[in-house]
Amino acid sequence: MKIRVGFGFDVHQLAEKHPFIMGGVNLEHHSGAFGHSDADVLVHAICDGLLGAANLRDIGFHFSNTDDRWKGISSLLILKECVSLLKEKGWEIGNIDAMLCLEAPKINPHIPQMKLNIAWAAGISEDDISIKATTNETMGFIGRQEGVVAYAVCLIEKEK
Ligand SMILES: Nc1ccn([C@@H]2O[C@H](COP(=O)(O)O)[C@@H](O)[C@H]2O)c(=O)n1
Ligand SMILES: C[C@@]1(CO)OP(=O)(O)OP(=O)(O)OC[C@H]1O
Repeated sequence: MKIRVGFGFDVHQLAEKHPFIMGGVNLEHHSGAFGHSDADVLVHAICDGLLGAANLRDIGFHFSNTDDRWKGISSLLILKECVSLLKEKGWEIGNIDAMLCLEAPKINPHIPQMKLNIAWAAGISEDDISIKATTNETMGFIGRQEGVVAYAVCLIEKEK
């Protein structure tokens, strides 16, 4: 069995009057993330972790933020496409471990639904997806709630 590991990172700005989509869940909050897509920072970090593990460049290489086809798109659909790219090369996902960094809202109550959404898009079991969260202890742009950050480590495998 050949295994590879990949690392993903993403950051999005937060502002009032934007939905806050994270792991496909619409979080209730006074502000939300924005970008070219639905700005789902968790799913973007996972996409980059998976693409990196397979040496398939990054999310912006495949889904340019100047391409109108991806404007406002659900990032879960981008994840589905990334998994198809991996499958074309014979890769299967082993597991995903992700970390969110944001002051608020509390993520813990939403983790089961996020795992379900990501499991659906990636075609894997929820058991193979871990999502964790931490605040930035009020410091910096995360502490001021100007932005939100996600990291993901992804393991992929295929028969030699
Ligand atoms: N947005 C967040 C941040 C944190 N959590 C959970 O709270 C725990 C304590 O956070 P600290 O930053 O004070 O270490 C953390 O371990 C998470 O379980 C959360 O749900 N949502
Ligand atoms: C997801 C894409 C889709 O156009 O746009 P954004 O929502 O701006 O997100 P980013 O994390 O900057 O990744 C780039 C793009 O692939």
